[in-house]
Amino acid sequence: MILHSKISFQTGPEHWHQNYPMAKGDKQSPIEINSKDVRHDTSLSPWHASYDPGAAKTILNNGRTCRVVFDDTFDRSVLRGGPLTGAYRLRQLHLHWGSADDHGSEHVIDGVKYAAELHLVHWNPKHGNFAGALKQPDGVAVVGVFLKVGKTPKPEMKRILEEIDNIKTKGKEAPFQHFDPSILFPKSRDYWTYHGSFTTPPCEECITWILLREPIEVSPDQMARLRSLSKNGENEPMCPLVDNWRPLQPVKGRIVRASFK
Ligand SMILES: NS(=O)(=O)/N=C1/NCCS1
Ligand SMILES: [Zn+2]
Repeated sequence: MILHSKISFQTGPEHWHQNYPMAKGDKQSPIEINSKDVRHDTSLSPWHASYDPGAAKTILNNGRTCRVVFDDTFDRSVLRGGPLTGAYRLRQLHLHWGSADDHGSEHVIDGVKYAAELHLVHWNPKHGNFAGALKQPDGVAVVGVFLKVGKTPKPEMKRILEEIDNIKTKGKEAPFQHFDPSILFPKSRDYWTYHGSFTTPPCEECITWILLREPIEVSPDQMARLRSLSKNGENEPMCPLVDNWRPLQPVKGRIVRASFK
């Protein structure tokens, strides 16, 4: 009798906690934001990003997302204000997106899923380095920007999506310089903020999330480009890099504050 061993690759989000216990913590991300439970906090100040376009270095397909990496060896591109104390250094930005326009974002707003979600990841230099910051509750700040498909796409998204053709497969990296990501921000500075985690393993609970209320627009063609990335390397079968979002996590009594009424 031939035993057909069933190899189950337990890599889905529901299995992460087996190797990364933090994934079952009380402050996990993403979450759904329900406006009825949000508290308008008049003491929240505006947030400010002062980014040096020269800090942009490369763009990479790591098989899970498309990531732009910045020089964070000194306070060159920083985020201040809002719920934060001190200046947090911009380290990288990346995206999460769906296989269709009706889903793809990680956070959900009053039941609305956006086509994609842009994350700008910053860390607190008072903790020495990024690895040290991951161990601290005030170690990391991520600005989340929602992307919706529309007819008046932001020309600035073009720059990132034009590079996609050079990083089609996992492991591909290309120079990506002279880029100021603050051009991707919407007009309004309104945001929600709450304390949560990385949405990828080990899911450290070190993030102050700053989610912008106003989405930016991308074109259907731009979304199609994102979906044309492959999870696999160049000598492997093409496997569309889509649906790289983590399912919603329990709020567990956390308060989400809003900078607006
Ligand atoms: N999506 S996320 O920004 O919460 N996760 C990350 N993992 C490694 C750096 S950013
Ligand atoms: Zn992310």
